[in-house]
Amino acid sequence: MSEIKHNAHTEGTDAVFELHKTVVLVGMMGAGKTAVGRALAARLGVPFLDSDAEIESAANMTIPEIFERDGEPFFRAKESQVIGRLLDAEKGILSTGGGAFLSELNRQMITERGVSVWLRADLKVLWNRVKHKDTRPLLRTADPYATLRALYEARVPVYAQAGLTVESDGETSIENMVDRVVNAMLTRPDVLERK
Ligand SMILES: Nc1ncnc2c1ncn2[C@@H]1O[C@H](COP(=O)(O)OP(=O)(O)OP(=O)(O)O)[C@@H](O)[C@H]1O
Ligand SMILES: O=C(O)C1=C[C@@H](O)[C@@H](O)[C@H](O)C1
Ligand SMILES: [Mg+2]
Repeated sequence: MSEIKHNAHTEGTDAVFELHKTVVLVGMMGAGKTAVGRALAARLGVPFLDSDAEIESAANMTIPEIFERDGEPFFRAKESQVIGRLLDAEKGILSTGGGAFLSELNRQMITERGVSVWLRADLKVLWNRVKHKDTRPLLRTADPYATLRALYEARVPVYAQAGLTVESDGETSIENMVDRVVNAMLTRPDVLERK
């Protein structure tokens, strides 16, 4: 009987990939964790999970509503619970919220049970992607660009601790980002292998 592997066909090849651990996308708001994560999971034929979306559906509230009603510390506690639970689920792609990797507990869980991939983008690229949307409560300030810059400066050294880094510039499409992440994953046979 032939074994059915996760599909995972790349353009122009019949390559089939085998994912060995959950890949956890980390990085700033607007880095593309959700957009690239969803496309990456589709490419590899593995489950896609998004901690922000899980928190929203469990609470039946949006993230701005949770921040407003229960505060950021409550959100962060939920975020850690959800990340712990999703790391126990079937191997797949887990996109996190922009602040998730800042928690030492979360970093420890992610590093022990999966592999972190930082989607690194310049501040200007990030700003261009987030400035039109009002869905990020931390940016509801008098000067959202200055707030994003302050978060960026504080967070970059922490994201840099991720296991792998993939550059997300302003010119690269989501599908090309998926190519880059797959190539980065293939440098780690404990993460992804071509079969
Ligand atoms: N490489 C890319 N090319 C074009 N658009 C992109 C790219 N990456 C992200 N985007 C767009 O930028 C916006 C923000 O991306 P996304 O929501 O995936 O970011 P995120 O990292 O999940 O942010 P958050 O931490 O707030 O959840 C979306 O509209 C998305 O489609
Ligand atoms: O960067 C952050 O701290 C956040 C990013 C979003 O993904 C959400 O998790 C929330 O808006 C907080
Ligand atoms: Mg997201």
